[in-house]
Amino acid sequence: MSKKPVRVAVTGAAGQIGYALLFRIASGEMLGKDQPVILQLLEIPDEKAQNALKGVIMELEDCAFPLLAGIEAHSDPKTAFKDTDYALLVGSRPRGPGMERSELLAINGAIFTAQGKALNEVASRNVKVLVVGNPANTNAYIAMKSAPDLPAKNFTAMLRLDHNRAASQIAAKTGKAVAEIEKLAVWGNHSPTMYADYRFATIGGESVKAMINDETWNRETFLPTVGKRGAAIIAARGLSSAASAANAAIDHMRDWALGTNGKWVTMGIPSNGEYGIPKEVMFGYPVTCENGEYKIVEGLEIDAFSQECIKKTLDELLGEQDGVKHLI
Ligand SMILES: NC(=O)c1ccc[n+]([C@@H]2O[C@H](COP(=O)([O-])OP(=O)(O)OC[C@H]3O[C@@H](n4cnc5c(N)ncnc54)[C@H](O)[C@@H]3O)[C@@H](O)[C@H]2O)c1
Ligand SMILES: O=C(O)C[C@H](O)C(=O)O
Repeated sequence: MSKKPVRVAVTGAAGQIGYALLFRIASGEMLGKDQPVILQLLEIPDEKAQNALKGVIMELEDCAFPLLAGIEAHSDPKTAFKDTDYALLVGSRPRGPGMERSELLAINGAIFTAQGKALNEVASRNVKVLVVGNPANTNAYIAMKSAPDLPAKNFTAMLRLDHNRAASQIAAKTGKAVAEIEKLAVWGNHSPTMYADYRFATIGGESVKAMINDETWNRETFLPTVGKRGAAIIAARGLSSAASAANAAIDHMRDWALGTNGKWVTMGIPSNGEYGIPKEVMFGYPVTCENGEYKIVEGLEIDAFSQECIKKTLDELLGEQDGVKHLI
């Protein structure tokens, strides 16, 4: 018997990430090849954006995806999020060359107050929310704080792009396949302060740290390359990453919904005090997922260098949180 369709809301649906994301959701890459979906697409109430959204919808229709059970266009989050089971909050301004993601808070922060409130009012009580719009961690924090009737654990931020970037750099350095890498972690903020940590990582059961055996490469090449990859892409393309961001969003939601079979992935999630991070800070942690729930990998040893890196990214997040008090 075929499954009942689930509702997937996507904001910023006519933007560049939206264009790389929607067709993959509709084809079953996110929630499984047996899971029908209804897309509830939100764009700003602006003629140009709504027209662009109409064009995207025409293309979705023309794909004749067997799993696409319905498509809706919206200009109000209160209708777009009605009964939604999944919400991918992408819609917001991307940064341009020379900007830091945190500079977007003043421009984008308020979007997430309104959307958090709308989710609180009309979404499924089990909605799984992923914030992609930058600065993703603090926007997710704003949305979570604006939705007091929904469980805080339903709100997450996208660190998966950093995780995938780190895996790709390690694969290139070791000459091994990306699929063989296990137990990689990215701690903290989706910003250059994030701490990509391969101390526990293995390839074919062997330690990646021992395989690389080059602490200078870790500190002077690996960490800055992963941390500044978004800026490097903006410098090269003149636009921020889109296909890789959409891919990371698919990975994040798929793993959360369908499980990771014990494999570690990175998600930005509200802290419950794990690893000394204050409660509610939206922090990148290594997690495993099972039965639609994520679970932090606990008990990892944090050495002095890691502690220093975690403190730096935490301090940045606390500063961002402090700066958005007025939005909550
Ligand atoms: N977390 C990550 O890893 C990551 C990676 C890449 C990009 N991003 C961020 O994702 C966001 C979107 O990037 P993009 O390249 O798709 O941008 P884009 O400008 O191409 O598209 C954004 C779309 O969002 C729409 N929008 C703006 N405000 C909205 C609102 N309140 N409600 C609904 N829609 C709204 C715009 O009309 C536009 O169509 C940016 O903030 C970018 O920095 C995050
Ligand atoms: O860097 C950006 O501004 C876009 C995105 O967050 C990225 O990491 O590519």
